[in-house]
Amino acid sequence: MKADSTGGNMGDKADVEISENPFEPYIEFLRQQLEDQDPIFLIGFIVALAVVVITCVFLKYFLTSKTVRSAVLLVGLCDSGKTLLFSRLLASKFKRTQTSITDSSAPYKAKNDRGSAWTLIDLPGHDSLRSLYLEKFKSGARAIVFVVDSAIFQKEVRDVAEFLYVLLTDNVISRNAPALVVACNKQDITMAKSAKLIQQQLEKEMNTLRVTHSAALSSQDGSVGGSVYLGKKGKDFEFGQLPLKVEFLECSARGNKGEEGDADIESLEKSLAKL
Ligand SMILES: Nc1nc2c(ncn2[C@@H]2O[C@H](COP(=O)(O)OP(=O)(O)OP(=O)(O)O)[C@@H](O)[C@H]2O)c(=O)[nH]1
Repeated sequence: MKADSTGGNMGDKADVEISENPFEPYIEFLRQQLEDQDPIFLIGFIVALAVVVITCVFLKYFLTSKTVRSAVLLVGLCDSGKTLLFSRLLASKFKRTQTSITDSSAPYKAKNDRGSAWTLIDLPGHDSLRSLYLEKFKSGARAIVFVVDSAIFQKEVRDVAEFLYVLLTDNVISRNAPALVVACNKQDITMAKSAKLIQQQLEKEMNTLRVTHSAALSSQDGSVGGSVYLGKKGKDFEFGQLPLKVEFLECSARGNKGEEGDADIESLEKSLAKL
């Protein structure tokens, strides 16, 4: 009886030891194989080890390396002046433009000491093409230059706000947080609204849009869908609440001296130099 109980206790102990070191049988097997010096096993072992090490190195590299976004997108409603700004930024020259039906891109060297180089992309403003091109380029955007026709802003305020709302509530844009430059263009025209007024009116309009959009989405399926909530809940919308850097500036792609003269785009160039 006594011997049985002792044997039973020893068995329990051994079980505990095995469960404490679950790799013991494998280590023992490995040691045995190494002692036997089976060449096929050795080669297999070295190859497996190399695969594990290389996989770890690659995973670390891909998980830690940051994607460099280098596109500067020119977006905005039709006729706001994107194509003329594109050509002025690249070649300083005035160019007669037509409605764009596709994107144009070119390397752009920022005017800074670092000599930063971005890819400037002019996107078509027509509402039937807008989302298609935005979808194509948004993930690579380092900055978005949102061009506004300041001369007819009062008439277009609703459409401008609607387009900006779509941009700023986009999941990808909100996650990547590219810089947003609102270029209040056509300042050479007397009726042009100032950047400050445009900012204030857009904030007001987007506040209203936020209410209508949220109401429309919640009545559909009880949630606010895949898009991001604009600004801070319970507060009137202000651009300062956004997770991305926003700058409003005034410019004129045409310039005060008409087609022969220079553009007035220094503020935009300075802003692009800071990216
Ligand atoms: N007065 C004035 N006219 C401008 C200015 N910038 C652009 N324009 C004119 O506005 C018109 C539209 O300019 P675009 O550059 O073609 O406009 P866009 O935004 O590329 O238009 P889409 O291709 O339709 O999206 C052209 O006649 C330009 O010459 C500006 O600063 N002042």
